[in-house]
Amino acid sequence: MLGSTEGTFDDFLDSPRRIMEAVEIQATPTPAPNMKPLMKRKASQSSISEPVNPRNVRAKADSRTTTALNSRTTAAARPTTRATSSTAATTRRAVATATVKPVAAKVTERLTRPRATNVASTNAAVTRRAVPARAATKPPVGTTRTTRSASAPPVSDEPEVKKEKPKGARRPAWDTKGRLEDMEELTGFLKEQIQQSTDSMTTMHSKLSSSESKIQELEEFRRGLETRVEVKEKENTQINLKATELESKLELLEQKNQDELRLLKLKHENELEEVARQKERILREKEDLTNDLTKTKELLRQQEDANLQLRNTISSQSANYLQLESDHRAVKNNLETTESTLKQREARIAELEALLTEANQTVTTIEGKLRDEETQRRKLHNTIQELKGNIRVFCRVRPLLGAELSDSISHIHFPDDQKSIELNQTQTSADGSKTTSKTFPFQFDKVFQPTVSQPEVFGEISQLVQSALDGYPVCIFAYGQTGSGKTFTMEGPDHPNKENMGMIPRAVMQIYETATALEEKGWKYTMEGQFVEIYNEAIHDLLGAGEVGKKHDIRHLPNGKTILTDVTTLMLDTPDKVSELMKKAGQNRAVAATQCNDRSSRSHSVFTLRLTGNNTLTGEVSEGILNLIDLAGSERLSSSKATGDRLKETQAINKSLSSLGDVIYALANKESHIPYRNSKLTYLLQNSLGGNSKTLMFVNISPLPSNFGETLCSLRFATKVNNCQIGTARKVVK
Ligand SMILES: Nc1ncnc2c1ncn2[C@@H]1O[C@H](COP(=O)(O)OP(=O)(O)OP(=O)(O)O)[C@@H](O)[C@H]1O
Repeated sequence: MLGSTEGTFDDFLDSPRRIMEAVEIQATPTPAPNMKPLMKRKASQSSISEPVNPRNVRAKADSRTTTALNSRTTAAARPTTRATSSTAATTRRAVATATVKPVAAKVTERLTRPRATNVASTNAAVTRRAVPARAATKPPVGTTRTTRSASAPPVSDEPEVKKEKPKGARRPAWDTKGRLEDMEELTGFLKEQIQQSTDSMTTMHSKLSSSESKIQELEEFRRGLETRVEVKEKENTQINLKATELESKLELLEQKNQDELRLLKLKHENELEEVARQKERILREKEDLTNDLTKTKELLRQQEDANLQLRNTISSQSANYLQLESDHRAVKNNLETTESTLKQREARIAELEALLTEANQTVTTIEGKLRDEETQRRKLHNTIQELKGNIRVFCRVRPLLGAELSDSISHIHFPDDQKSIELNQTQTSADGSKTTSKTFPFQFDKVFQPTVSQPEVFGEISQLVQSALDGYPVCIFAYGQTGSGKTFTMEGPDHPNKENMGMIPRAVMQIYETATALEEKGWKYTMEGQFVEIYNEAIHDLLGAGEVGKKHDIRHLPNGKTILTDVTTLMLDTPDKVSELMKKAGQNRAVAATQCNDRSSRSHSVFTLRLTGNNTLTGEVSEGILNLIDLAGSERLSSSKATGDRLKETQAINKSLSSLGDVIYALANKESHIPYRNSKLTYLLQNSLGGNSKTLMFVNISPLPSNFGETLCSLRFATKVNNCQIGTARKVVK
């Protein structure tokens, strides 16, 4: 179908070419043979030869049509057909123009040219055309024409010979005949030309009408083609729709395929992984099996080695067996010998057992004796303490410290007996002429010089501590002015070490050690500690939670025990507890110190250690009590010059210290009334002072010459106490 269409179309394309060739031939005027060069020149100057070239038009139309057909699109096909029709129209116009214009132009040119020029050029043209014509009819043999001027009269005497007009020359005005001939020639030529043009026009008109009918045909053909193109377009649209449909189907299929492919891939990968896992498992199993095999081989080798050893052992055992048999015989002989020896030894053991029984009886007797001796020791110890005096006074002089080192302690003299101390006072008379020296001698149970260390001091009081463990009430006081070394003696410095720790920790340590040693003798001790402070006649718990204003009452029980209400009691079951206790007391004191400056100097601190011992062997029970008291500074009111709160404090201190002195004095004088209730301190210590107690007082002395007066007072107070003889201590044994 398409092939036949193309064939027809080629023919169609060819037909305008043939028409155009025909038109081109017609468009070219058929000039007379002598007019050809003129016509050619004119035609080359004419505009029709350049703008309309039917061949070019056809070529363009060919290429467009070919392109249109090749692309097979309707849009392209339409311009092609339009181009074809416009080409035909252009061709028609070109033919008409080409046919009429050259001839008309020539005629117009000849008619409108100025006369002279016209005549000249016409003459020239006629000459050009006439010469060959005449040459054909009348060849110019021997004819010449003399050129004369137009005004010159004709030469009448010469025969009238038709002279040839020279080329380019003008006929003179008088040559009317010649000029007429020229005109006639021109007229004839023009007529001929007109005839030819008319013929040509007629031919061209007929050609034109045939071309128009051809164009009509072509138009129809184009319309037919357009219809077919439309049909084809519709078909194309349907095909495109179908193609789109197919494409979407294809896409769906591709999508489906891809999904399936992905699934298959996934499945394949899973299978691959499974295979890899199986492979790995198999490899592991193989490895295990290889290991098992190696182990089995190793076991087999070991077994073989063991077998070999066994074989060797069996052979050596056989040899041994023989050896054993001979040994057995020898052992049998030995056994007989040993049996007889054993019998002898059994007899000896019986003897020894009798001796052991005897020895055990002796040990029991000795142990009994030991216990008796321990009891005896306690009694003797107590007797010694009693002989030493139930109230003793030790004097201790602290060393010069820091800035004080520039001072001298020449006013204090220490006799060699370690029991005496002398204060020397040098006085100059008012006029300065006389200097008197006065000595104040004092005697105490012991005098410690400034160089004496803490362990040495404790060595002197350890017997009293032992008495507390033995069941006696013991009180150890530190008395003296502020800064004389009372706290240092009783507790030690702020950060104590093993060398400089005070009497309280040392006493507790000794009690621990002795209690542990006494465990062998059946004694089991429990130790309870309390630490209180008496400030302005009020009792404060130094082991408590630091509650300010909490009231504590003193109660004396009928069994001779003294208790303090709501006061913290610590079980001192390990030595570490003592340092814990001292630390806690220090913290509570620091809190109190913020409320009252220099409070520690202005209060009495009382550490009480209650010792309860049980002897599981003898059934003895002992209850001892050790009070270690750091008394407040003993400055006299007159020297302290205190006022306000400080005056109140000093009065309270003085009252309690003088009450202590009064109590000791009353006890010494065996007065019927002992004024214990005069102060909180004496009331608290009621059961620790007096008949059944042992009391030790440290009188601490400052070495400074400036403290001479206070030192003298302290030593006088201590002497008063030292002179007291308080009853006989009674041991509390139940
Ligand atoms: N034997 C000593 N060896 C070394 N230093 C001592 C000795 N005695 C006391 N001191 C030091 O002297 C200073 C005063 O002593 P301490 O505080 O014990 O006096 P105090 O009488 O307790 O005073 P207060 O009444 O104010 O408490 C302290 O720095 C203390 O360490």
